[in-house]
Amino acid sequence: TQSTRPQRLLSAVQKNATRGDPRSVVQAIDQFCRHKEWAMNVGDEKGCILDSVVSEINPATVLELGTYCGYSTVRIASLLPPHAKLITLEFNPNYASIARQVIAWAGLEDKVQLVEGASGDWIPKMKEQFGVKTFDLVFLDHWKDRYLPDTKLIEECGLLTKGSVLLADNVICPGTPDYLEYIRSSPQYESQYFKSHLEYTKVEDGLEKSVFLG
Ligand SMILES: O=C(NCc1cccc(CNc2ccc3[nH]ncc3c2)c1)c1cc(-c2ccc(F)cc2)cc(O)c1O
Ligand SMILES: [Mg+2]
Repeated sequence: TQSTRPQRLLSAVQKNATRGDPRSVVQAIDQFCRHKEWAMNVGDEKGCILDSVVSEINPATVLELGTYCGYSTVRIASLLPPHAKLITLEFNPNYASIARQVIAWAGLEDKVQLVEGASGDWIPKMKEQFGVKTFDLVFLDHWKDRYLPDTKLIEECGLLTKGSVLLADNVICPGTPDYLEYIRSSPQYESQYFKSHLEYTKVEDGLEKSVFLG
């Protein structure tokens, strides 16, 4: 039977990256996606912006919506302080299976909790299921039409505190117009657009960073 693109991406990691070395895992995925097969990872250019935001916040609790193959999960988790936790939600079981193996290859399984399911179902259960009070950082990278409803759900569930940061991928391509309109016009957020490019291409894209003002 034919392999899938995520399976081929995992093979590239297992072939070219060193176990326990997150940077080599990130590099192996970027090499594979730039020279072999494009895949929807946040990528190296936007990944550097992600790294700088994570390093600036130094978060104790992170929620990632949309794991895919675990590329951004590895980037974020490799920068977290000891005892910090990253919860990442993935709806597609095939993606989740590959991501678990990529995260394990990087040696980051102790910092990451990968949950299979839909954001709408799991966000309301974060406090009771995972003992989370609030998230210092939320990275949005799942279905683009879910960014806005999930942001409202996260607010309603009291999962943000003054200073919490939302970082959204793909606000230009594929685009999240309703989310951008809401977050940029809301008095509860201070937003900043980081212009970049769609992963591994010259097409414009960017990250929107929004600080919750409480
Ligand atoms: O669409 C995108 N990513 C999201 C996505 C996509 C498919 C499946 C899933 C299934 N995972 C999933 C779903 C629902 C969920 N709820 N809670 C968790 C959760 C997890 C997620 C995307 C597309 C492009 C892109 C494609 C083509 C093109 F030409 C230009 C650009 C670039 C990106 O960087 C992207 O991020
Ligand atoms: Mg994305």
